[in-house]
Amino acid sequence: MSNHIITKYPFTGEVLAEYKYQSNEEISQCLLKSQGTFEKWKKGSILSRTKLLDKLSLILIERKEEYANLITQEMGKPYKESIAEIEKCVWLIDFYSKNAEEFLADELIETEAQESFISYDPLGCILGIMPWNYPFWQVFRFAIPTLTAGNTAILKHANNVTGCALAIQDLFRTAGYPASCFQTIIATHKQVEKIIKNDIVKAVSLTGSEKAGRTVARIAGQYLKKTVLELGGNNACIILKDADLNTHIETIVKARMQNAGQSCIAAKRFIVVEEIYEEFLKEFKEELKKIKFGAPLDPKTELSTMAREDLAEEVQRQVDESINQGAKVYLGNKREKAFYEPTILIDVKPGMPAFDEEVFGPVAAVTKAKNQEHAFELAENSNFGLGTMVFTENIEATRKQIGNIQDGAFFINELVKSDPRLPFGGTKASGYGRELSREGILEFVNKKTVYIK
Ligand SMILES: O=CCCC(=O)O
Repeated sequence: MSNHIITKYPFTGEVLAEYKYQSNEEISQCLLKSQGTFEKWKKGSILSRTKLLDKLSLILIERKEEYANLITQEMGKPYKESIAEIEKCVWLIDFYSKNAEEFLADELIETEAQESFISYDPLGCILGIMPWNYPFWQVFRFAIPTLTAGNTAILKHANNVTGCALAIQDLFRTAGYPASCFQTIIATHKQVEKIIKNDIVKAVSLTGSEKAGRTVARIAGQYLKKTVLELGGNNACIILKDADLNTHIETIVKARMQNAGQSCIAAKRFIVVEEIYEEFLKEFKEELKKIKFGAPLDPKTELSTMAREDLAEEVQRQVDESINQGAKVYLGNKREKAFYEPTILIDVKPGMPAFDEEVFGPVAAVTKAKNQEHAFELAENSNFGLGTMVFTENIEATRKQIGNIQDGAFFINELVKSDPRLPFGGTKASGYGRELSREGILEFVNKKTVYIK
């Protein structure tokens, strides 16, 4: 293995920077510093921590264009989407700034004791292992509640967004966080394994693949450390016969094509009941064709390259195998290096990769359902459990299906999306634990029972 990371602009292949992996000694020092800082940081008031959030928010707003540029250069997301990602981070920070004190306040519970309550104490140093697809957002979603609860954090980011990882570390320092409160490490898989085992690290939050989730959970489990896992998804988007396509088709397309389809919560399986099938395909195709394709740094671009060529190759494999098993191309399916044309595959059935696996690119897999009942059965036929979305005018009838779907989210007439105010996470192979909202900030705390007789 090379001892360097080389980052590249996916649109042109131009080399952006080279980074050296840190030595074991440097990483040990990071861990020791994290622990040292934790001892002081945990004693500060929540108010002192939310004041830092306000500074952080101001700096993010000030440097929005600079960070959006960096995101786009490192992983090829259209600039417009990178700007939206930074704005979402600001929303998250402001949300916890306003609510953290209330979320972390002692919770009185009446018993026969003179006083009994839950105290939410921080755990210590928490490791965050984060992916490249939302290089700022995923890190902030982990770090903001974690730090505000009084923990310290160490970030192991995806190699292709190392520049973002270092920029985020710098951002926390500029906002006035103690130097080792949030640290980025540049580490190999082997070093990460050692970090998880180290006593200083108390828990791990991972957003990434199912495979990475199983590995991290196994290692952390051996050492009895808590994990929060936000893994892949294969969200169904159910179109019922009474769906108002005129109103919702733009949202439905966005649900699949956002971030060039590289989103865990994107709609991946379109399950469409017979009566509306032809109309849906026609409208879906027309809407898809309106997407402005171009260079990622062009502010008008809506869809561009995928983040790496090997990722596009994997999508190609999934599509090719599905076609061999009977799926048909309704639109697109041209690939050149990391560029994958927006694609609609029809006649997709369970057993095909386009139905069973997470397709992490701009490919919509469409399956025809006989009726509403069949549509929900197909939706539930997945190893993953992040979220389901349903488009229908009959909300009352659809409510009855909420309990039949085991996913972490159920959205009606809206794409599945994360929101700082609402819990976010999955079931089954999509992982466990919740991020965001009050649930998220209470993942990495000791819920201590206090009883005073
Ligand atoms: O890849 C996952 C998307 C995460 C999000 O939108 O919060």
